[in-house]
Amino acid sequence: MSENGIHTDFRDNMTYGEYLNLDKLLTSQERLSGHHDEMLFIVIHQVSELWMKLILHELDAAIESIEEDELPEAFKMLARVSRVQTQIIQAWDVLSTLTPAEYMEFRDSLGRASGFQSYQNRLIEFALGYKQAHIVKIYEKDPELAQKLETAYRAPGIYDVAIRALARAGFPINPELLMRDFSITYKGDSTVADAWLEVYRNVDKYWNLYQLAEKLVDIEDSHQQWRFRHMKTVERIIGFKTGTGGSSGVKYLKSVLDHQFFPELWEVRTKL
Ligand code: HEM
Ligand SMILES: N[C@@H](CC(=O)c1ccccc1NC=O)C(=O)O
Repeated sequence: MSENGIHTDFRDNMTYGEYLNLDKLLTSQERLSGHHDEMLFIVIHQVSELWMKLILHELDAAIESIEEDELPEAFKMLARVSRVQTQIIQAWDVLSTLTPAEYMEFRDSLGRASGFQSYQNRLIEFALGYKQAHIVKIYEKDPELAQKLETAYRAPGIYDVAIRALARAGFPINPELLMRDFSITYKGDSTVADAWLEVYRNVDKYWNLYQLAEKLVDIEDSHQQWRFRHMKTVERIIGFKTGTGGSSGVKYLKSVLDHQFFPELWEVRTKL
């Protein structure tokens, strides 16, 4: 039996729909309000979650490859992450065709559900090193999910493994960073700043580390663009109303934009 329940003996007769599980996928758009525009709202979220699934798959594998000093493999995966990010950034253009009046027709039927509860978004932010203790608590009613989040919360993020790669390449990195408590969001360190400066000043000597740094900058840049477009799209649709998830809404979404994931990679630009 394969993962999706299709008996391998019958694989020869397998159809397109069976392989892609389309019966499940295409019967999962239930408009609670019955309103025409709720279809757009559901589809945009489902498409975004599917792309997030691929982002996580690639990021997790890239983290492993960096740990094993297999940087070219990691570059391939990180380049793919960037392309997917372009897709989910573009998706905001589709959602901005939803007017405030149209959204208000079905907003009540969403209850207290909110993108705040998107665990894949949390896993991505954990992989990018942004760890907030209160996040894991959101999922405590679902032990399996809570466990998955807890594991990702304690694991090194992509920047932590990049810093370890710098140390293996011979840079004098503060040893406390290498085996630190990874559940704490990285705050920046002068030994890391010095190491990246050296890499950027000697590109030919440290070509792979330089490439890695630029791939990480691409990913942070796109992640911030995604967050910014979300915030602006939300502003044009609900203004400054409070969120269904209980936050202040746009004010909250603006505040999270301040976080920098890979601080020294931005700092180094001023020093060059
Ligand atoms: C009409 C469209 C949308 C509106 C009005 C909206 C509104 C909001 C608001 C107000 C929040 C803050 C939490 C809260 O109090 O609810 C939020 C969070 C969030 N939304 Fe949306 N959103 C929309 C579409 C989307 C889409 C398409 C996605 C894609 C998956 C998404 C993903 C998220 C995520 C991941 C968060 C958590 C952000 C964080 O905590 O950093 N949202 N949204
Ligand atoms: N937080 C949104 C509701 C919302 O957007 C939402 C609701 C259910 C499932 C996903 C959602 N998307 C992103 O937050 C609001 O306050 O209108």
